[in-house]
Amino acid sequence: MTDSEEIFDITIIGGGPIGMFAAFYAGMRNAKTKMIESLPVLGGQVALLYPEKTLYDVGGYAGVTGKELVHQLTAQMQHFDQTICLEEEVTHIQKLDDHLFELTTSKGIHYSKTIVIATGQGSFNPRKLTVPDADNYEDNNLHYIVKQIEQYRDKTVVICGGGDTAVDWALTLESVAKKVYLVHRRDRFRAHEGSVEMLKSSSIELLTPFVPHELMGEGNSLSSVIFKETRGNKLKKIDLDYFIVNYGFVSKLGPVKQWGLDLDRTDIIVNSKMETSIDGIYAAGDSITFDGKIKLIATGFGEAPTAVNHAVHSIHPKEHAQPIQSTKLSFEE
Ligand SMILES: Cc1cc2nc3c(=O)[nH]c(=O)nc-3n(C[C@H](O)[C@H](O)[C@H](O)COP(=O)(O)OP(=O)(O)OC[C@H]3O[C@@H](n4cnc5c(N)ncnc54)[C@H](O)[C@@H]3O)c2cc1C
Repeated sequence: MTDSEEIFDITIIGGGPIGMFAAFYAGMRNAKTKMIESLPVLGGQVALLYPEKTLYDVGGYAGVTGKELVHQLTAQMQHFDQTICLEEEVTHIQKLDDHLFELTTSKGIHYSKTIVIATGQGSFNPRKLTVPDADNYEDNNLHYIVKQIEQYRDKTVVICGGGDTAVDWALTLESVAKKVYLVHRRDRFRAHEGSVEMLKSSSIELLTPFVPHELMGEGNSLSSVIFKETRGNKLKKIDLDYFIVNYGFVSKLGPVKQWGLDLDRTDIIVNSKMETSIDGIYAAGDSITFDGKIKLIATGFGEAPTAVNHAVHSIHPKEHAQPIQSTKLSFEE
């Protein structure tokens, strides 16, 4: 368990689009900012559920894919230095003092003067393989999320899944890996048509309709997978270096319900300043409700600065919640 004694001005829980914009905006207000996200990647629902979808209702974009939006939000955050803690789920929040919160996570303890909750629909977890012994290999060469492309260089990689994520990773890894297999339980892929067309002219070996049947390996090292025909008895064994499973994600609201906040069913109730029922805790995005709340990225992008500006004002009452507009602000390109 790693404890950080450092006290941050604002800790943002959740690294979805709204948490990311809040983190950038907190930098605009010179706040010492930390973000805690349960997944190893940022972007929330946009990155996980619809990276290839084109969004037409985000201000300033005539059309932007989910992936590009997350890329732009990441670049925008990088104008400032935040402390970003990935693969860490906030489980408990305790108010120690007027301006001091203790946040307990799956990895340790954090301290913050204020909190902005941007937990959306809850923390996401990959939908896992139900084949016996799958968890044996999870810390080694069975992956649910691709973090570093380079680790697959010159390796034999088997990817399981039929959606955009599985197809995209197969196409991306084709140029890096020695050999890529893509296995799906149906004959048709549910991915973007253009990507499915690209599969046909690639060197990726397709195996459909097959599902994982048995995992074989030693210790935590998976060496081969036996696949079985979905509605038949044919078996096919593939030797591999890495097995990537993309079966989508499940979200669980879990801990938010235990933080002592006033809720309307599962949504956190906030006022027009994005204040929750606990002084010093603010919230924005899909996790909140108020009279007239609309759950969209565009509306969340408005709620994030409202929450941050009021959080800053609560720590430094001499600083106005309303920021002073300046023509002098410039970022290095
Ligand atoms: C298929 C689909 C299509 C959509 N299309 C559009 C569209 O076209 N336009 C539009 O405006 N909106 C669209 N939406 C809605 C949009 O994605 C959401 O409004 C937006 O993602 C909300 O952002 P958020 O940051 O509040 O929450 P989320 O995106 O849900 O992110 C929350 C993050 O918090 C993390 N988290 C949760 N709990 C914890 C915890 N305890 N500790 C640490 N981390 C935690 C989660 O892992 C997650 O990464 C769509 C949604 C779906 C599912």
